[in-house]
Amino acid sequence: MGFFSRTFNFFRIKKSLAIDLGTANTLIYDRQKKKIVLNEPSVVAQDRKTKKVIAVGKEAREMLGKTPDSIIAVKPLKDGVIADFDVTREMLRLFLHKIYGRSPFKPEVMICVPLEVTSVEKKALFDSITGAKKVYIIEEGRAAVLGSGVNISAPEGNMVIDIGGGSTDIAILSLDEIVVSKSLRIASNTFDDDIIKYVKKKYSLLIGERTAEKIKKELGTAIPLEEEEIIDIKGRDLITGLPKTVKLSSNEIYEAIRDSLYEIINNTKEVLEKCPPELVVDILDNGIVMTGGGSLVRNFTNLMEEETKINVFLAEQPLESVVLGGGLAFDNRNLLRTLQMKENT
Ligand SMILES: Nc1ncnc2c1ncn2[C@@H]1O[C@H](COP(=O)(O)OP(=O)(O)OP(=O)(O)O)[C@@H](O)[C@H]1O
Repeated sequence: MGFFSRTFNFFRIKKSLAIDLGTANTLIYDRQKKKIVLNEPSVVAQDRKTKKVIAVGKEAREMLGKTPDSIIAVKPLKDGVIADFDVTREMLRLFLHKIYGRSPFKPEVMICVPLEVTSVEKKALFDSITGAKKVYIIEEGRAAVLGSGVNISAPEGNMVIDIGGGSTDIAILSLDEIVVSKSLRIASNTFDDDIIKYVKKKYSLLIGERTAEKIKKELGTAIPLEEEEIIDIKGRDLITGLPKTVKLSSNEIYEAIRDSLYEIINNTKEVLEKCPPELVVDILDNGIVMTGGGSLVRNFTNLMEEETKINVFLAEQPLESVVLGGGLAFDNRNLLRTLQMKENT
């Protein structure tokens, strides 16, 4: 049975859903209810032997790195793309069941995907959505601009940098179309990996993914701070094998993530260099919108502004702009025509 078929087979009444199937979080926007009805981590806990799903979302995330041998907690999406189709389908089925129970509706679905998802991945994705009435696929970059309140149908250039968990999408749009774009596999999860490596090298301390993420959110900064912040971090000493606590400062975390921050900045400059001159003028006027969880690293918008010499704005809801944009895309008839991938009658 196809990827989404079991998920959507029982839907019959009209419903429009935008789904942001993110590496870190899955969000579902219900157009009729005009709100986000689900926002949960993209994590699944399975029985190691039978592969039976035990928990999804928040509950499964709590189990990451803490499961007994018989249970594994997995992230079915990696680097912004689906790494395990079966588990992703099951996760989505359970999420939808959680919100709608066994409601007999057959939705039209807008799926938000990273800019550079391969045509094979796209095909596999929409081929398998057999239970949905219509399927649209929208690039996250385009959805993010829409969701940040920008009118992408106007004949003027707009630029967005969407830094998610597994992928960063940089795009310049005009007249509903993407004019220049780039997708990187360097994003906010890369900052976590950088922190794990830094702490291991400098302090011989082993920390887990969740601790690294917490450090990033609390101490992460894209510009060194004059008044340093310091927190205690617990992990396992690689030499003695015993638990150990060390003090980490915000400027050490800056040092740890600096190279990845600059990768994103340098790629942004490359996209700007490829942009037609007329649109660059618009971007100078309109500024750049940064969105996605990674854009929340302290001072990142300031550093981007300093490096590109263009005004940079943080989207109002950086963690939600993609799915909100996916929902808004249903209202744009011209855009819809270009996004439709499949219709089931
Ligand atoms: N305050 C914060 N500071 C830094 N990073 C943050 C903050 N809040 C969330 N993040 C990070 O943002 C990422 C999640 O962002 P987002 O939900 O936009 O990604 P996603 O859509 O799931 O991923 P992708 O678009 O790559 O599939 C996580 O790596 C998370 O750690």
